[in-house]
Amino acid sequence: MLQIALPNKGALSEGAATLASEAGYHCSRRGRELSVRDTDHGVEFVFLRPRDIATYVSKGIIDLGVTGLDLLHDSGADVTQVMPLEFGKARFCYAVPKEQDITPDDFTADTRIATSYVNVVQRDLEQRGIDATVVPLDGAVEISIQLGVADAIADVVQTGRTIDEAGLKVIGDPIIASQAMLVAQNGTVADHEAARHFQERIKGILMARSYIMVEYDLPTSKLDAAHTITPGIESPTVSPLSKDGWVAVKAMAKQSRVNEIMDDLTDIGAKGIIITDIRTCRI
Ligand SMILES: Nc1ncnc2c1ncn2[C@@H]1O[C@H](COP(=O)(O)OP(=O)(O)OP(=O)(O)O)[C@@H](O)[C@H]1O
Ligand SMILES: O=P(O)(O)OC[C@H]1O[C@H](OP(=O)(O)OP(=O)(O)O)[C@H](O)[C@@H]1O
Ligand SMILES: [Mg+2]
Repeated sequence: MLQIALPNKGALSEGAATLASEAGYHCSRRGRELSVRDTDHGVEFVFLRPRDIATYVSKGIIDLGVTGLDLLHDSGADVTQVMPLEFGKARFCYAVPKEQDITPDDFTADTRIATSYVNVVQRDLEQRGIDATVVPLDGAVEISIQLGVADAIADVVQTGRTIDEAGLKVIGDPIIASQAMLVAQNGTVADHEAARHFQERIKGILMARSYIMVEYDLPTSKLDAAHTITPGIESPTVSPLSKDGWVAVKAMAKQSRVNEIMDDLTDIGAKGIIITDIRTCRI
């Protein structure tokens, strides 16, 4: 049976479970079960700390898993990054008290940097050629400067509210632009049919989330412009309408362009423009 690890709690757990269940898998926990079997698909979902998932996968104990890119880098585990999952997006950054006007390259051997991602920070400092001291902490890293154990921190920033409230500001470029990642033991996806199906279904859900379906009525004379505005995947579907000189057009389009497309279609005289979400798709 294929074993897939999902985060048992924290920032990535809900997004991972939603993705798997939208892909048709049974992975919902009624309570605090450590694993859930989906016998129809020959899959067992195992709920683990996201920080540990890459390690289990790299050792071949678990076949596939969902973790954060920053956690993966920190673990140093040797796994295949199957695909980014487009949720759990956050930046892993250095931060210092707001009044300090420095960059990470100004850190010195005397700078103490608190973090829960010791390996990522140590590697970054090595690359910068800085011999600063890393202070390992389990969480609540932002308060460590105020408590006197650190001069700077390196931590996950999403909205930026936590560092702002702690009187800190981000300095330098993000060390990692992180998001949830599907990881596999090297070779697993190619060798295992159930793993391939899981990957394809997840890809379908992600694709569907990034596309919409556009339908509208249009004077036939405007079809060339319609092709440019909504080219679809191969080409738009064009069907006759019972009203002479008019056609119905249907095409998939990028979700991110939805409002621009509506404006452009209105400008060329389209009527009855309808946008619908796509549940899943394969292109
Ligand atoms: N607002 C956020 N806060 C923390 N992590 C986030 C956030 N948004 C996305 N992430 C991502 O989620 C992962 C961290 O997950 P999680 O919160 O479970 O870890 P943790 O902070 O170590 O655990 P916990 O808070 O339960 O002790 C990282 O990959 C991180 O980039
Ligand atoms: O930029 P923001 O939207 O404010 O989010 C980032 C904060 O959220 C997380 O903390 P969490 O609640 O997981 O606590 P922890 O630090 O103890 O892990 C993370 O470690 C940051 O502190
Ligand atoms: Mg946390």
